[in-house]
Amino acid sequence: MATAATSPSSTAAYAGHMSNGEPTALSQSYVPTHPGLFYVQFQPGSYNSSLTALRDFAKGETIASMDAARESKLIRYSTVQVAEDRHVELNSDLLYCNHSCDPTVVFDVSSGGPNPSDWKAKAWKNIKKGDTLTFFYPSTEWSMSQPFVCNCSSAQCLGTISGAACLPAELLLGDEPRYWVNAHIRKLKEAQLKQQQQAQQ
Ligand SMILES: C[S@@+](CC[C@H](N)C(=O)[O-])C[C@H]1O[C@@H](n2cnc3c(N)ncnc32)[C@H](O)[C@@H]1O
Repeated sequence: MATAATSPSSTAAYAGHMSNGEPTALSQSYVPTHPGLFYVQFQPGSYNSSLTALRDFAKGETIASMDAARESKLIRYSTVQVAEDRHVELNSDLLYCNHSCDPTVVFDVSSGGPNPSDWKAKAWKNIKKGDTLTFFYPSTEWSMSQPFVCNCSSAQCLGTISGAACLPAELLLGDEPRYWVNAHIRKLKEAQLKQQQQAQQ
C-alpha cells in the first residue's frame, strides 16, 4: 500500500496548540502541517476543533507518519502514549484527531520500531475526502489526564473516555476484540487482568 506522506512540512515546535483557548483568532495564522492530506477545522470554544481529510484514503493506507513527535515528561490532553512508560507530543495537526468509539483511523505506534518515523496514522476504514479523522484514544492511552464524555454518537459509544485501564478486558483482548489497541495497551491490560484474577483466589 502506498504511503501518502511521511513528513510534515515543518519539524519546528508545533505552533497550533490552540485547543484550550479560543481558537478562532489564532486560526487565522494557521499553516497546515500536512497540506493535501488533512486540515484542522477550527471551531469556537475549547477542544471543539477537529481534523478533516483532504482526500480519499483506502482502508489500511498510511495517512501520515508521526515523525514530528517529541518526548514529553508530562501526560497531557495532547500527549500520545507510545509505550508503557513513554509519552510524546505529536507536534503536528494530528493533535486535532479527536476520539471516536467507531474511529476512521488508527494511531499505530507498536507494529513498527521505537522511533517517531516508525509510528503511523492509518486508515481503519475507507475514508472519503471531507470525512472527520478520529481514533480510539484508549488504543494508545492507559490512563488519561483529562477524561471526557464522548460525543461520537456511535452505536458502540462507551460514554466517558478515560483510558484503557478502566475498560473491560473482553473489549480489548482476544482474537477478535471490539476495539483495536496497541501492543503496550494489550500488555498492560493482560497484566491488570492477571492481577485481578490473583486477588480473587
Ligand atoms: C488532543 S485534543 C483533540 C482536539 C480537540 N478537539 C481540540 O479542539 O483541541 C483531545 C481533547 O479533545 C476533546 N475530544 C476529543 N474527542 C472527543 C470526543 N469524542 N468527545 C468529546 N470530546 C472530545 C476532549 O476535550 C479531549 O481532551
